[in-house]
Amino acid sequence: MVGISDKCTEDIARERKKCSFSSTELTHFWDGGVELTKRRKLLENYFLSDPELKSSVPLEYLSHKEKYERSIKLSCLFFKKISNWLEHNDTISAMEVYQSVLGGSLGSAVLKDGFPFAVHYVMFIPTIIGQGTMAQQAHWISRAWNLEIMCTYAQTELGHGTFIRGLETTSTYDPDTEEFVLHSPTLTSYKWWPGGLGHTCNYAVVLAQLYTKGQCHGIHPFVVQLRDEETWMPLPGIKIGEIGCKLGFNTVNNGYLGFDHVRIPRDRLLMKNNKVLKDGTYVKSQNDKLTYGTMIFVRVIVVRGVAASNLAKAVTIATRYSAVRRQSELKPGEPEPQIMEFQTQQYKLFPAIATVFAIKSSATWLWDVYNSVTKDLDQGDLDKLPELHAMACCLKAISTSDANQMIETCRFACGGHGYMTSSNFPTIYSSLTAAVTYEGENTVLLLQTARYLVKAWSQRDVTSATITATLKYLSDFRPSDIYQPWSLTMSNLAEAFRLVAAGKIKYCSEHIDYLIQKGYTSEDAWNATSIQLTQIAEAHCRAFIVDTFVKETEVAVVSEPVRKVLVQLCELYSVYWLLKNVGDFLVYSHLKISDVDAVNERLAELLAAIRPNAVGIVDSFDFHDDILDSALGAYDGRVYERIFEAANKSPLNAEPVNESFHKYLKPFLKGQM
Ligand SMILES: CCCCCCCC/C=C\CCCCCCCC(=O)SCCNC(=O)CCNC(=O)[C@H](O)C(C)(C)COP(=O)(O)OP(=O)(O)OC[C@H]1O[C@@H](n2cnc3c(N)ncnc32)[C@H](O)[C@@H]1OP(=O)(O)O
Ligand SMILES: Cc1cc2nc3c(=O)[nH]c(=O)nc-3n(C[C@H](O)[C@H](O)[C@H](O)COP(=O)(O)OP(=O)(O)OC[C@H]3O[C@@H](n4cnc5c(N)ncnc54)[C@H](O)[C@@H]3O)c2cc1C
Repeated sequence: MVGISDKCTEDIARERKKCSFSSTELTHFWDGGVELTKRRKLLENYFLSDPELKSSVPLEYLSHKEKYERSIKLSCLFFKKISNWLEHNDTISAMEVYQSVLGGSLGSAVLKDGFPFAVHYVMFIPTIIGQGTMAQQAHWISRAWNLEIMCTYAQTELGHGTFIRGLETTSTYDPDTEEFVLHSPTLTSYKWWPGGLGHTCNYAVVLAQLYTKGQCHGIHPFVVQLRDEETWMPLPGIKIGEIGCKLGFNTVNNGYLGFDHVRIPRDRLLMKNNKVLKDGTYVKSQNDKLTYGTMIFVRVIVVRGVAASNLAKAVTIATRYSAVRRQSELKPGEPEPQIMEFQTQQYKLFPAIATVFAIKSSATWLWDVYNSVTKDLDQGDLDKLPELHAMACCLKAISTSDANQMIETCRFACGGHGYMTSSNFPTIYSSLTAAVTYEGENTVLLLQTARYLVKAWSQRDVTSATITATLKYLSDFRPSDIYQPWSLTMSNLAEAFRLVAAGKIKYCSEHIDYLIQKGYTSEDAWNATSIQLTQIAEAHCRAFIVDTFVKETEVAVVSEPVRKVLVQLCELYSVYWLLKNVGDFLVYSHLKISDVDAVNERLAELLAAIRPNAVGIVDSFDFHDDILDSALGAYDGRVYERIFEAANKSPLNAEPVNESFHKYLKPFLKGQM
């Protein structure tokens, strides 16, 4: 074994020397500025140096029950430490601290399979802010924020997750006692999935169909107590439990919940938007979709906090490993090359690096728009809500589905060792792949964006004067634009993405009209076009991502060497996705068959140009080794020693002969069984 480690560390050190730009400068860009990098590191040092937050036995060797018990112990220690930090430091806002620990992946170093407290912060508190009156906010936020109560968000049921108008839990107003009566009429009406619901939370926001004066007014949010605050016993009429093992998130304590005529006071209905008066009169808000506000918030934070962050981890591991792993021959008789020399390996890694930066730039846009629209909503201005909803839906869907596919590719790029739990790919993948489904299943979200696009297409001439920035290309669109000459410039590539989106939206809209003329109902015409409809949402989203990334590379305040790297990644992102959908570009944009060879050549040039900087670029994500938690991806490149050390943590290796030999194997082999 002597010498292996030196060779690997030399390989990775050589990569760092080759780098043509300052990794530290790119880290500052990634974090959003020097100051933010400093703050992130400060928090990392504070949490990751604490021995109480470290575990000696890897999580995967514990039983399901032990995992839960450990998760509660660590969550309590961790969140206590966060409170201590916030008490003694006012330089970093509470929001930034929570973003960093829950979304910025610092938390994964403490509890890699997820926190049972996450939904309390990510959904319960935001729902109270978005849906509660001032008095309700004052009461519930202070209780939740001070951790007097532990809460979750219970919307999904066994029978319905997507179609929330179809939820079955009822909440019927009784004016005699001024109470609501919550009830689960069927097995399929049981709440199913909420994080922390099983045994961790004693309160929840519950979404239920509101009935008053014999009329149903659709789903509304209610704050419901589930467990006694002292004994933690479920309250009368509450049936509660945990839903069992899952592909991942096995420390999150996802639960189920049913109600048997449970009474709650009238003021537990969150009444910022819709109200029920004492006598049972229902007062409706301006827009019934305001009840869906928390979902928009989570979709917005998932783009960067889950998709970009998990993909960045995966590609850091795979790129560093590809710099130290040597295999096969490039030329006969020559030493085995680093596997990153293979062009096919570069094709697995570098588009994923480019995608991380692309997602990040769109996530920043989305977060800013979310904040500005939220301010407008508070003033009663709902004009920009449809655009925010449409962009949050497609960006959540595309960022998580790209990350899902690319994390798997990164794992494949590590060969057999990528399959080891110690590579950390299983946890990264299982955390990310859940996001394809939760907070709106991706196909369903793409169809929401498509609905907005088809409507925008039909109104593009009428509204062209006031059309929003993300849709301007539709009113600018001229079908004859596909006869423009092709060139391999960034502005031309961005134009091609817009042409594809506009051309496909036009086609889909016309197809729906054609089917309706043929006698289809509009719903049937929609369903019969829905494969293409999901594709228009993707095309719109890609065009948006490319535009946003291009603009970011132009305005970023960075040195020329760093800008050059960003420009290469932006071009790689565009060329990669163009070639993946080359048929669409041939049909709907000005790309011609005779231009495709040049685009393929450009892809090869870009891969070669990025190759010397690859390790430097992933270093700029600046993941602490404890966060990456990977034998293959640690900073020093000591891959083989770490794989070996991790294998020796297996409890099976604690004894030379396992007792099952004496009990079963020996009698079996001796014919005595
Ligand atoms: C502070 C720290 C931060 C740290 C960062 C942390 C990082 C993260 C860490 C860890 C996260 C893990 C934690 C999360 C775990 C997961 C939680 C859950 O999963 S909770 C359940 C989610 N459930 C869904 O999302 C259901 C999906 N279904 C729906 O949303 C709806 O049912 C939908 C949209 C599919 C259909 O709803 P319809 O049937 O009522 O609506 P239609 O008829 O299609 O449309 C009516 C109109 O409403 C608009 N609309 C629909 N949704 C809207 C919305 N949300 N806002 C505004 N308008 C909307 C539409 O655009 C349409 O508009 P027109 O009529 O065309 O103008
Ligand atoms: C890890 C995890 C954590 C979660 N946490 C929470 C939580 O804290 N709180 C909570 O309330 N919920 C939570 N959920 C539930 C989650 O939000 C739902 O699972 C999700 O919204 C999808 O709904 P569903 O399971 O009913 O899928 P379904 O809607 O049944 O989807 C099944 C298939 O049907 C298709 N489909 C459904 N409707 C349509 C349509 N209209 N058009 C085309 N195709 C359609 C989908 O594309 C999919 O292929 C969580 C889920 C997971 C996996």
